[in-house]
Amino acid sequence: MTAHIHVDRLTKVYRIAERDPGLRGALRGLWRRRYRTVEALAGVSFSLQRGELLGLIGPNGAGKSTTVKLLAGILRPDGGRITIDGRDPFAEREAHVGRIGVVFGQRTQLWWDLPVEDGFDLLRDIYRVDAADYRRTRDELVALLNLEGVLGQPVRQLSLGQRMRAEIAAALLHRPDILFLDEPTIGLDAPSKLAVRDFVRRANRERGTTVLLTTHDMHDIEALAQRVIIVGHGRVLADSPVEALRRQVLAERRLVVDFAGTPPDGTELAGTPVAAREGRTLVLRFDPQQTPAADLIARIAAAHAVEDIRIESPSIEEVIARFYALHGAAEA
Ligand SMILES: Nc1ncnc2c1ncn2[C@@H]1O[C@H](COP(=O)(O)OP(=O)(O)OP(=O)(O)O)[C@@H](O)[C@H]1O
Repeated sequence: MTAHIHVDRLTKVYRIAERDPGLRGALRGLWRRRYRTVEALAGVSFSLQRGELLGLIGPNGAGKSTTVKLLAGILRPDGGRITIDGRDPFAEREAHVGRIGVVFGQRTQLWWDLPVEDGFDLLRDIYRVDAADYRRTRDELVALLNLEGVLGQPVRQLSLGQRMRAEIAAALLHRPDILFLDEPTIGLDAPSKLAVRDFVRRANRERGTTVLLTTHDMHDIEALAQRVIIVGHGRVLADSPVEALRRQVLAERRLVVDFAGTPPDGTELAGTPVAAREGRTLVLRFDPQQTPAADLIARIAAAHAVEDIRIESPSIEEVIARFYALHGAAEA
């Protein structure tokens, strides 16, 4: 099967005009411009199959938004190639935008002063959606995203959570089968984040929408992504299922033991290092490949009076932070 989205050695360089400080610098800049270049993407390649949900993550400045803008046909690549359903997003922009929906968490695509419903109507005209189809899709999105109460309100009056739900609806009014979400949960409160995640999950599972999501919120990744691509300094550093990444980067598990009485002394217990101790609780760090958890638990329970015992995995945040540190991928 050929890939739905194919990105091959994509490069993008921004040119930034520079000037010396002060009035003198501004004047000098009028006739002699100096430029500095930033290599935002230095050869990014990946493919996506239809119906996949991919998380694109990486530190600030890694090149995530640039990738989304290139995929959406907003920017022209400097090198490499993007093919989405056989099309070049930039060269065939008009046909391309009819197939995709894009949400930028940091920016609105709706009209700031217009009521939400008028903005939706304008998008219907722009995308030339059939009137009956439009009504059906709009009503469905309004219900799913709980937008009834805000349809008559100008976008500028909406809370961030309301606006983000309206943005997602706006991006889907023309029923695209590909959705690009650039930080869709940024700044949202917990219930709004859950609502956005739930909606995205359903769009992907029930409608088969292909989703590419950038985020700094690892709970988004944990809740949604089957696969992650990690970018750093404009390059792909990893492309892997989330669980495989966890196993490769931070395979350890933690056994948290609450003792009935005073916990035993020492830096080890049952041959396993003690990572932390607090009150009657000890945390042991172990590699499940080498030490089966059941053995460890049995040995401790046989030798000590234990009140509770549980196994924890490192959080996805810890896994990703470790990955960035191992790859020197901190902020560009
Ligand atoms: N319009 C622009 N003009 C000049 N440089 C830019 C422009 N947009 C992005 N850059 C630079 O390109 C690099 C990649 O930026 P990009 O916004 O793609 O990163 P990101 O991974 O989305 O970051 P963040 O997580 O902070 O949103 C950065 O060094 C950034 O400063």
